[in-house]
Amino acid sequence: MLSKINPTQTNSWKALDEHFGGNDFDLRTLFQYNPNRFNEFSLQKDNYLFDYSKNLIDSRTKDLLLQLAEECQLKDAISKMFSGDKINETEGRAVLHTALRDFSDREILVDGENIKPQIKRVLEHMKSFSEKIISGEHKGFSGKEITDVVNIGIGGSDLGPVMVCSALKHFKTRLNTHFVSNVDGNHIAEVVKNLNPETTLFIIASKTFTTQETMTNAHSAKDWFLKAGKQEDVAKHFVALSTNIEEVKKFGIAEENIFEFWDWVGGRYSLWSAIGLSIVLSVGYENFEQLLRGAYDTDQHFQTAEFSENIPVLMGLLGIWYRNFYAATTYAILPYSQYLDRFAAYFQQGDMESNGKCVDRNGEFVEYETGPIIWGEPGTNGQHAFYQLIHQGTELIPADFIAYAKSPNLVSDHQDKLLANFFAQTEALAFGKLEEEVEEELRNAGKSDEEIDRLINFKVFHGNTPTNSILFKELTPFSLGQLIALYEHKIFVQGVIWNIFSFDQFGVELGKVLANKILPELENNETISSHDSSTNGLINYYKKNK
Ligand SMILES: O=P(O)(O)OC[C@H]1O[C@H](O)[C@H](O)[C@@H](O)[C@@H]1O
Repeated sequence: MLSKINPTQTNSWKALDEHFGGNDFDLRTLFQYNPNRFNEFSLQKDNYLFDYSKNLIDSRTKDLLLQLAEECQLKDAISKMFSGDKINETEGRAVLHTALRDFSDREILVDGENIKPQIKRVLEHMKSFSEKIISGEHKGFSGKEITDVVNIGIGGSDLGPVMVCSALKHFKTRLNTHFVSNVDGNHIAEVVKNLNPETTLFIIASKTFTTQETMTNAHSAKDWFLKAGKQEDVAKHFVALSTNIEEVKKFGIAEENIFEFWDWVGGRYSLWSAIGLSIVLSVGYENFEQLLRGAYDTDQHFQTAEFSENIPVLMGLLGIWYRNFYAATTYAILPYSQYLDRFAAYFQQGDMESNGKCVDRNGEFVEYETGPIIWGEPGTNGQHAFYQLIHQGTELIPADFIAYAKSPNLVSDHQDKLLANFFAQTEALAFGKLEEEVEEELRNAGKSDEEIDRLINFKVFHGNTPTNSILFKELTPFSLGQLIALYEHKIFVQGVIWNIFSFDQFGVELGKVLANKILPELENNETISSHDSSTNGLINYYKKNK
């Protein structure tokens, strides 16, 4: 069991409160008076740099935040997660996505059983299966090689593979990978439009194998397939990734085509499990293993590094500083890499589904803020969309900037331009543009005193917007694994400190129930009056016009 400490009752929280009230953290001043600031607040690993010097902190802030981690017993929580304690208490489950990428010889026990052999067995199954598909040894029902793979899943059974397949496009095998998630029939219709059932493999990815969207899409995929193939051909074209073997069999998927995982893998942490099969097919097993090894590298760092040099711990603590002391409601993830185009969307689920909770581990409503809204888009596109508000709006929006020094595609001077934007933005966000700088600029542009007076306020940038910069040498499966695990553990750190349960998602489950209740009402011709007037009105309008 995890500790159940109210963070706001700790000494460090109270000290942080005072420290926050008694100081005016100004990045210009902080950099001016500490020429060593970058060295003091950055960490270099073998293949990446984590620079957190552009945060609204000084060394005392850092010390107090580290003390908060100690007081909330973060060390103990980390060791409990890695050793398989049932820290997902509301569901009575261990939280062991880290076991899926544990390359050590140690045993990991769940209910007294070592789970390492089953993990290895499934990985070997994924390896041999993917090799047969990629090499063309596995043939479809008409004797042709598989050319296209369609992953049908939603939430954690979709977002991780989507994100990784996009991020590792430059490692692609000959297979084309597609994803269908939305129950909107147009999604599957548009995906299968250009596919040939003879050469298409469907992966039905669902932890529970009961999710309405996925099951609906899976049945439609089967109907589409059966227009060309026969029932006995399904085995060559459909595989399932699930913890619910019984339901998979009922759907008609052969036992040898089931890739199993277990209830101790949370949906939003499942890309490392059988849910990663579409990744394996998309980039090959060796690259998938490198992804796992990268995550394992971060796992070791997270478990062994002193908190003062522990990157996910620092990321988590800085987030708490902004959320609870600065009252920042959102947090942006801004990758300066087109390959990471789905990275923010992925961690939108990872973070918001984990830490979007208002009840603490004692079952009481919290009286402090918990998880922020996570959002973002790749730079530089974001610069031309929403950065205006970050620079000059009324919200404080802390952000992570992520980039890679090397680019696999060297297209003239694009890479330098991309990175120039990254550096310029973090600099501008931190230091802004002061009144006197604007005035000088306007004067140099030949503006009169009157014009300067009129324009000056509009052109001032307040600055002091905090950012972390994560600069990797290169985007490889290994470094991507490292990066994903950094964020996973950041979320964990915050959940522990906020004294909430990060591994259940009852809020999402409610939606599943409600939609199923309304569905039968849409299928008849009666006027509906069982809801509030607005819901009745919407349903009846829909029924008249569908
Ligand atoms: O994998 P499934 O059982 O189909 O679940 C898919 C998704 O369903 C819900 O939205 C859960 O909140 C997610 O965590 C989960 O990833």
